[in-house]
Amino acid sequence: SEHCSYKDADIVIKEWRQITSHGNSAPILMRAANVLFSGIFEKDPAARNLFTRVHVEDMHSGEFHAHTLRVMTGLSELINKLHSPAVLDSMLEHLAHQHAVRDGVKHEHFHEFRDILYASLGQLLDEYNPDAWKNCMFGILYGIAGNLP
Ligand code: HEM
Repeated sequence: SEHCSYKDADIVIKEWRQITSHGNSAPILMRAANVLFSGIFEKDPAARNLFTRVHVEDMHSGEFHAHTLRVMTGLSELINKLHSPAVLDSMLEHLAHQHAVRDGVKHEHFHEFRDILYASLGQLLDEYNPDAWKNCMFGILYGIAGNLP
């Protein structure tokens, strides 16, 4: 994205690595994802219904954790490709399709996700440069959700 400069991308990749370079990052990512999804469900209770297949009724179940780990490792892979726009675009296209085929997933859900993510990153990361994250997450979120209803 033209918003996310090379320097912004460097900052985001480096700050995100504080979590993922941790030997045991999965529990941190799953806890962060539960905060994100709980926040969405609080704002928008009907959104819960999108996740019945992955056992949202027990957000500490193996099924729901497996789901949130797919989301967070997906996010992680995207962040790590911020320096490779062509690769990033093709990954985003694939994710956009995976979300478009799921009836009920709306553009607005990604605004909720974005707001809660920005509010959580300060606690999640040791160093957090909000401007760099905003510049780079715009392209990622828009790339997945830009064509959703
Ligand atoms: C940056 C943000 C997000 C990323 C990287 C992401 C990534 C993913 C990935 C990798 C999957 C698994 C795809 C598959 O195996 O078919 C998935 C599934 C899904 N995502 Fe997202 N997602 C994001 C945000 C959201 C948001 C905000 C919503 C709506 C509230 C959402 C709704 C869903 C649904 C309904 C599924 C299918 C669940 C199931 O397996 O039944 N995602 N997402």
